[in-house]
Amino acid sequence: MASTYEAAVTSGPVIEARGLGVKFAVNRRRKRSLREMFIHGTKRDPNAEGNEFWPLRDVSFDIAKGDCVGIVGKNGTGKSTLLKMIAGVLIPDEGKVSVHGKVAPLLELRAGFNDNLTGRENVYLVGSLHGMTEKEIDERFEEIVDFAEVKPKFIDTPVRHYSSGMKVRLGFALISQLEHPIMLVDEVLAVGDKAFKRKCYEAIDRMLANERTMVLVSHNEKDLRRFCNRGLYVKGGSLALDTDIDSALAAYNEDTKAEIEERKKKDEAKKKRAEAAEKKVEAEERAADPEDPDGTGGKDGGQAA
Ligand SMILES: Nc1ncnc2c1ncn2[C@@H]1O[C@H](COP(=O)(O)OP(=O)(O)OP(=O)(O)O)[C@@H](O)[C@H]1O
Repeated sequence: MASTYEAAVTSGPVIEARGLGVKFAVNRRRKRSLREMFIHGTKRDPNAEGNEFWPLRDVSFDIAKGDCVGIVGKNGTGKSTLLKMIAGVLIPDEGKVSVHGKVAPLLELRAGFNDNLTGRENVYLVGSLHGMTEKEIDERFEEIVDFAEVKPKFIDTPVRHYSSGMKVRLGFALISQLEHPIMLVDEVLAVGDKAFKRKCYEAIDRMLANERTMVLVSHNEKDLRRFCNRGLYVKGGSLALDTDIDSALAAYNEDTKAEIEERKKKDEAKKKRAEAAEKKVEAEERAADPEDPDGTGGKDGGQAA
């Protein structure tokens, strides 16, 4: 297994995306991967109505071993969708993504946990889905629970009784035990208190020091600058920039500033139009008022007579 990975990275990038695109279809089920069905079940997508659209299209990039790549962009531009395609959770409708090496995905806050199973059962289930043997999980179980700071009395309670923070902590603790060479992390660092965040940072530092590759989706600039050497800026459904993290964030911030200015101008113009329309209506009402045809409110009527 390791040799396959080494062979792949010495001969090229760890992740290769070529002309990647995904569409969310109207009134028909999109092709779903097994993983996707596991996470979301077989129910129809509730959003699959209205027009078909491509949240992402024509996205190409290479990621080398040891890179830590931040994906930045506005809400809804397809960052998580891109990560899901790399993880194999979503099948692209166009193009291809090749991933050379095992992937440790931390994509959803609950890490694919089943609410009806206990914390312990979920650790074994999700751990084994990620390729850990029972023995490996046995050996690391205590460390996982310690890291997650889940009290012993809760570990045998169904996770539906856990707070969202507890679920995220347990999910992160489990995934950080995986020795997979590629880590995909989606906004997970946004959750958890300060002390837990510090532990996560240290865990990620350790993983990155080990020449592992990470792709991180985050709106937190500090996190992005701390870990990432590269940035992919996703804008309007395509890859606008593939550069160093500072330049990617600078471009994103510049666009955000311009957009805010544009919105302000539009709001001001709208306000002015509304005021002008209001004045016009008032003037028309006054003009139509037989008691006050000159619009003076009758103040100078007596003088004129
Ligand atoms: N399963 C789905 N069915 C239909 N539309 C979807 C589905 N998943 C995502 N979308 C839509 O695709 C677009 C991209 O979503 P995505 O979650 O990838 O954006 P994002 O950049 O990660 O957003 P955020 O920063 O808010 O997390 C959005 O318009 C979203 O509503």
